[in-house]
Amino acid sequence: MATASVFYSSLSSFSHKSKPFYQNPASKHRPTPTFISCTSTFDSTPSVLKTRRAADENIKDEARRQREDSSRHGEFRAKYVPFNSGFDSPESYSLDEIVYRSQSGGLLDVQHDMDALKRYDGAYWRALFDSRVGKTKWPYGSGVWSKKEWVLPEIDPDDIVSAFEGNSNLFWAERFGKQFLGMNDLWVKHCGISHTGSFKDLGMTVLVSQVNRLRKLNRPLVGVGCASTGDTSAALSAYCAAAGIPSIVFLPANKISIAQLVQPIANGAFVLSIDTDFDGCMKLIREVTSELPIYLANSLNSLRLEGQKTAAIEILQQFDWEVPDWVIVPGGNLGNIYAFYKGFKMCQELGLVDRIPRLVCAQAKNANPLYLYYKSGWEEFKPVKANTTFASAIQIGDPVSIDRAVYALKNSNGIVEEATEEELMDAMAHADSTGMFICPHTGVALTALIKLRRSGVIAPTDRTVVVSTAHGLKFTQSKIDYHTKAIKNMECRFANSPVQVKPDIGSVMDVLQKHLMNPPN
Ligand SMILES: Cc1ncc(COP(=O)(O)O)c(C=O)c1O
Ligand SMILES: N[C@@H](CCOP(=O)(O)O)C(=O)O
Repeated sequence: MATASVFYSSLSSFSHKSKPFYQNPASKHRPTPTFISCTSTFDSTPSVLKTRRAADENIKDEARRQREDSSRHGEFRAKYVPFNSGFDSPESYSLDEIVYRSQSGGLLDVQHDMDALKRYDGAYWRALFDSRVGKTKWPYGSGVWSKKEWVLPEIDPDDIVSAFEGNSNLFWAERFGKQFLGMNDLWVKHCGISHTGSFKDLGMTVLVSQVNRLRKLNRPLVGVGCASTGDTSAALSAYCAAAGIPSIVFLPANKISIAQLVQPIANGAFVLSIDTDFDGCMKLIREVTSELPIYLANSLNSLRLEGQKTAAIEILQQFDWEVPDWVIVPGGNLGNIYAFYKGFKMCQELGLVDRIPRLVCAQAKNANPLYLYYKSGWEEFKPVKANTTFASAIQIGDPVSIDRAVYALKNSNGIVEEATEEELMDAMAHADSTGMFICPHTGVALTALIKLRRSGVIAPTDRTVVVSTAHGLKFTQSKIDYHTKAIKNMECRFANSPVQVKPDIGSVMDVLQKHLMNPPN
């Protein structure tokens, strides 16, 4: 049975390179509330139950009362700097400023004071993060905020808007790996099994928390806005609704699934359905947010990526801090591939692991500007007009994070792959037939895996993680079309159409006998 003293003594044995706060002689408070809370979760003895919070106190009140827990992290800092600059960059901005671009018009990045973080060694960070998993302690019950010191170190836990997102399942794709790819160490990180059904929750909790803080600081923000292919708007509207902040979403008319469209509507967002594509909506929201006091929630805003990067840290954590060989991520606006790189890189720089995985970014052939750029030997980037794809959330021709993606791929010995409509739908159907229920974007990532396995780039024993970015239930129409063979010019080889049968036992028995004599593989 886990106890506070076990957690405490194991943590206190890790080395802090300076200013060890667990053994700080100035501190009157020894074991931190985090570990007291762990104990009450596992230990049912009456003496331990007494440490539970009072019945009239909620988890935010409790976190407030236990202030020493957060004040001990006062040494950590983060700020905006131009992308690919260090913490000491001459151009920098407080996270409390409303700024999305550098003076030169380039991207920004949230840069952490790595020297301060490095005062604690890798073993310390691993143990701290591990100690927070699966608890309800505010705000660490979230997979994002369990890494708060690396995300938004300075935000008051009181200002955080969280649905305890993250901590998503890492699914061992045993049958898919063995049967179709001869692999035994294939995993799917289900980032779409989440509050609003996509990985966007990871970034949105950070962005909306910061907006919540800015509003309390009386910054004149009337709302938060985004352009979206569906998932960003779903996450934005849900987190804003939870915090009572107005949200405004720009959607390309008739280009997103019904399940995605209904999410911002239900959550009370102001929804504009615009007769253009995502790139058109993105252009409009950028103009609007430069004119009106509406905060921009797309991943052009680097705050989002601070939350998204925690999925990479979680993967390492779920493998007990062993580094996988490959991580495959579907790419559209291209913030997420950089977020994964950043998460892995921070773990390496801070000594939690000794290397990073090779990254693969997978695009739909119908919306493949990164793939074309990669194939040109990174010669010249040309935006494309994105064509319709079943992977509708990545129907993006002019990705805002192109420079971030290229940086991530170059620094991880990365690869870019593409998937045709038939390939991605077949891969999705194949995966579903082994017990998954994935979205078409995950089908794009699986196609990349299939291609790289076939060409021998990925070996059968390589530990590989495919990132599943949205819940399959958001994309049921594409699955129905596939399984009813209703897609023009597509064979739908793995379709599993329902059989129409008369309501009498004879007909039912005939159909069953025929089926049982020719079972599917
Ligand atoms: C389901 C899904 N998968 C993948 C992506 C691609 O992520 P990114 O835009 O960060 O490349 C998106 C959004 O763009 C998405 O909604
Ligand atoms: N797929 C996205 C597109 C916008 O991406 P973002 O990460 O820049 O917000 C969506 O769901 O809208």
